[in-house]
Amino acid sequence: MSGRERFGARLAKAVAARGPLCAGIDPHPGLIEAWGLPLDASGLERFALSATEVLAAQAAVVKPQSAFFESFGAAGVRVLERVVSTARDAGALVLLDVKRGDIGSTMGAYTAAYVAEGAAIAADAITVSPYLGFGSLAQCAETAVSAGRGIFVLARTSNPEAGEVQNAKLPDGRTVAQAIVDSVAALNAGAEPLGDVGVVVGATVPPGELDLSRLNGPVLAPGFGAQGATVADLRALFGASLPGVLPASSRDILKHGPEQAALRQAVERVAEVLADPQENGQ
Ligand SMILES: O=C(O)c1cc(=O)[nH]c(=O)n1[C@@H]1O[C@H](COP(=O)(O)O)[C@@H](O)[C@H]1O
Repeated sequence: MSGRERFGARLAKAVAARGPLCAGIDPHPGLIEAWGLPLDASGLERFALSATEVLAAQAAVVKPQSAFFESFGAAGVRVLERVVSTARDAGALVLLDVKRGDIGSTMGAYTAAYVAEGAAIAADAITVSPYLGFGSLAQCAETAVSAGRGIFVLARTSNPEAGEVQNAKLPDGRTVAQAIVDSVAALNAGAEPLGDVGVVVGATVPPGELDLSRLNGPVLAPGFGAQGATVADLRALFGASLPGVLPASSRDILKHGPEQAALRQAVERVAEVLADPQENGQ
């Protein structure tokens, strides 16, 4: 175990201090242009660092989506590295959205890249895909946890196509998504205040599909905002107090740039809506 506090404990503290919002940093080409910036690595850099300065000062967690940086090649990856370090310096936890999943030996290289001790692009957590078999992630989870970091395992994603695989039934009657949740729950058993391994469950998912009661870990809930899910949907899906749930929103916040003051207000508005137990819409 590294000297670093466990990821679940760091996350619980960050959420207590700043609220549960996970602010996505997704430099879509359309948004870069809407901010009046050139569609090249310099425009990407100005967009991403300006957004990071605002979002990482306010939100508990920021989630840069790697693909939007990778699409600019090596220069884009250098910007991503700066986003990660800038966000951590500003006090936010960085959940790097890379959705990696591969055979165990190759997962080792992704682990070294992002969540092992001394990782090249050191995030606090990454998103991973269990669809090569949950066991292919075992070493990644163990290494991340012992480095004080975490992983978020895709269970039931927000996209409309997700159900065909994730709601397929296993011979024991559970859905594939439920089996993923249960495997994560086993890793988190006994951890306090929260385990280090999260799941991803889209905010757009119909209520009642999943039993998260034994998860004892965080839930990343994208789909809030631009994909149509509201706070009422979050409450219907996860319960009124949303324990451990990180509602994630990217475009719906970023569209308020490029002025940093307007971005800041957009984050504040979302945070207020999430904090208000009476709020049923968005
Ligand atoms: O893992 C994710 O972050 C993720 C999982 C999922 O089920 N659905 C989903 O939209 N995401 C990501 O969450 C972000 C959603 O962006 P907005 O729809 O703009 O808020 C994107 O970066 C997606 O790649």
